[in-house]
Amino acid sequence: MQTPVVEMRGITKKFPGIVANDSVNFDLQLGEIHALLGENGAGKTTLMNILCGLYEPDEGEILLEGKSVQFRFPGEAIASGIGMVHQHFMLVESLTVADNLVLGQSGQPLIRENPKKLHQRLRNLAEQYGLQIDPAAEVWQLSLGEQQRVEILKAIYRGAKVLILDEPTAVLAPQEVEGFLQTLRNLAAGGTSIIFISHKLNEVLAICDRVTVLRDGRTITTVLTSASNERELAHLMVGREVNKVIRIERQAQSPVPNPQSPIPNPRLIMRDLWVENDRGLPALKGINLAVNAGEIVGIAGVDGNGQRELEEAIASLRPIRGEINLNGTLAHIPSDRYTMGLIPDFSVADNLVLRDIQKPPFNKKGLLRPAAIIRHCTQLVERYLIRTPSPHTHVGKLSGGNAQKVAIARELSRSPQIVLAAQPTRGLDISAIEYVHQQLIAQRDAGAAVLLISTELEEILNLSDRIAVLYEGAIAGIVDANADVRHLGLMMAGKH
Ligand SMILES: Nc1ncnc2c1ncn2[C@@H]1O[C@H](COP(=O)(O)OP(=O)(O)OP(=O)(O)O)[C@@H](O)[C@H]1O
Repeated sequence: MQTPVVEMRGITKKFPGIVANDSVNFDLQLGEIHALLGENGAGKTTLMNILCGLYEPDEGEILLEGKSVQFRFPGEAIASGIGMVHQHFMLVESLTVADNLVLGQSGQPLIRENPKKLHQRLRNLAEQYGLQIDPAAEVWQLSLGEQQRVEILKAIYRGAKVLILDEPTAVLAPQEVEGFLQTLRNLAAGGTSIIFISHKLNEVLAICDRVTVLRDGRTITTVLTSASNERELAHLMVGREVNKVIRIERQAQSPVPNPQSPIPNPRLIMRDLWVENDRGLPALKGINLAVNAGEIVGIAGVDGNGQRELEEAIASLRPIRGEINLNGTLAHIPSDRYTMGLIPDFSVADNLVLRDIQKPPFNKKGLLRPAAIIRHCTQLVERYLIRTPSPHTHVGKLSGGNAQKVAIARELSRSPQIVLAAQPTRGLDISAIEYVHQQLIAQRDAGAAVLLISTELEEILNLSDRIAVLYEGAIAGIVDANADVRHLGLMMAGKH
């Protein structure tokens, strides 16, 4: 074997109350795509944050091409050719793509060369790797998938030889995934070495050469993907046999909760709903849809066809024309947990009572009752399997998946009559996905009207009683749960 491009030996990192990495070993070869696999909270992001200079390890050594290095801050790692694309992008939204790329380049003024020339140079670089990007676009105007391409281009532009991608396909629509994986193959063939953090075993098997599995902060093993399969990887990750690797079986169900009563009971009604996007253009064009008590309606579609605007309109976060009627309390599981769902600098306990802070038992005569808040937190942590060192830990310090569980626990524990679930399993591991799916079905069976907005077609198919396809801001069709996938795919592509 050649000298690895990166070798991490015996890395240990402790946080108050938790050992996030416990003597972890990991190595990456030149031009290799190496997956890092593990349940939510297994320590993948921590290990990569150490490699990219965000954290210093308590113990252990990092070697780049055989030479021991110590990164005290991210700039040192970037200068050594390590580029990380985080789960949450770190772009300046009000600046253009080009400005973001040159921003912070070794203290140089923002734009040194003629913008036209710079844009052309960036366009050429992007094309070389099959990344479609307009350098003149402002970042706030871009979809999440486009922003991710900017992040990757930024890393390449800065000379990254090692690219760390944290859950990269979580923000992509199914149709975008294959093109993205091809981009990664191109990068690897060109000599970039890639670390691919993912929960999606099929993607890991499709593009990675090797897989290192972490569990509870420890390295379990490293295997060749060519000699492994989904079942084995799931077993290694979870530490027990996982029979249904992906998703729960659809159960026999009726669209209305009471089969005796044929009368639907609409709880969420949209009539001639028009909503504009951030650019002031119509994003939803006259939506008419009702979700009944006791049913899950799935909104299928390629990302960027109005899903975000639909979610924000229902959650009263965006002005509308037309009508939205909510007959009951709304629970909102947001697509972007850190900006819409949680306050990262508040504790887990406080985030869990955010919506009920004025009410007993958490509040008595205007005074908060910490004991009741902590008791409530302890119950939900247990019920929703949230991994946190303590109720006082800031949500921003939890792993991505566990932070999502906090948002879900708060919303679903309030016995809502309407559930708006937008990308509810984004970034979650297989056990957590199964759990969230069971929770949504339980809400439906308890009589809630559930609107599930998801770019995961499989999730939509597994859970929905009816499926509405959103295409260019309009409903291209509504089909039942047994719809043919090909037919759905055609509608999603606007070909129906
Ligand atoms: N800055 C921090 N302060 C305190 N605890 C932290 C911090 N960063 C991570 N942790 C804890 O370390 C553990 C490992 O978290 P990490 O984010 O590395 O997991 P992960 O495998 O990336 O999970 P996910 O798949 O959910 O993203 C978790 O229990 C997390 O709460």
